[in-house]
Amino acid sequence: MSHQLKYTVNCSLLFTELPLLERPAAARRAGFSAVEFWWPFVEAVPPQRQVDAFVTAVTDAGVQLTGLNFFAGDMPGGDRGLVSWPKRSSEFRDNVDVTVGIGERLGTQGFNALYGNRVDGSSEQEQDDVAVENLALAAQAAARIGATVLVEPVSGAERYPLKVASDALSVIDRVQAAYDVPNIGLLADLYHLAVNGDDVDRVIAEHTDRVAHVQVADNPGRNEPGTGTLPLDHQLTALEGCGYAGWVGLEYKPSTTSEASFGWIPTPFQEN
Ligand SMILES: O=C(O)C(=O)CO
Repeated sequence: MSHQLKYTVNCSLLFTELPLLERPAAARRAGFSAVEFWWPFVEAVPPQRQVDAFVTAVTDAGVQLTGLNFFAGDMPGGDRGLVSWPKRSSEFRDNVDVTVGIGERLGTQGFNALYGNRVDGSSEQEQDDVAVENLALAAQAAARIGATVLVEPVSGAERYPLKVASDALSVIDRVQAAYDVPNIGLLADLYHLAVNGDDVDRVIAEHTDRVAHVQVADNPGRNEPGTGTLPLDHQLTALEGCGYAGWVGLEYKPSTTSEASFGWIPTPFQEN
């Protein structure tokens, strides 16, 4: 491995062998000091005791929560965010304060605002306008704790309109043209970008300054690096060379157990 970037374990895809609240400690035992999560609750505004239990699990594990996804709807059912969904906009807005509140307690710096699939019953223009407003609102809330809102192209969801980096960058441009929110950036998931046919080397060469977070998985399979054909080590090295110094989220589905899936990371990697 030829870069020094640090890894954070996505505990929504890794350590799923364990109950959610046990995953941060498992990541710590495996040698990591940081974790990230998709929205870890069923509801946009969960009961306070559930929030407290989550915060306690992360704190007691001795890991940092580097990233948290805003509530994104029914992800197993196919939803990919509420940001651009006019009828569910108020749910997203209610969720913003809860998410940023968790981030405030745990020192979280990145909040992923999944854009949402195209929905029937309102025009694309209306959906994009709602998204701009909601992203600005989320960024203003995140700014209160010095954090950044992330916009992510994803694969595997036909009706999700942000497929490649330039799609997300255009959205960010629109938000920043209308609102004074510097704290909004691209989440470059090297797996999703590659699957969607983006020119990842070019994205890195031209847009690393706008990358606020990076995630990795190999393709095909979305398993750990080394199981597929993506040049992830080369691309992470290039990102670092272009000035990226943030976390790299391990957001893959382990091909074996989670514990056994870290073999591709050179040892020692304690505190990575
Ligand atoms: O939906 C996905 O696949 C994601 O990566 C969400 O962050």
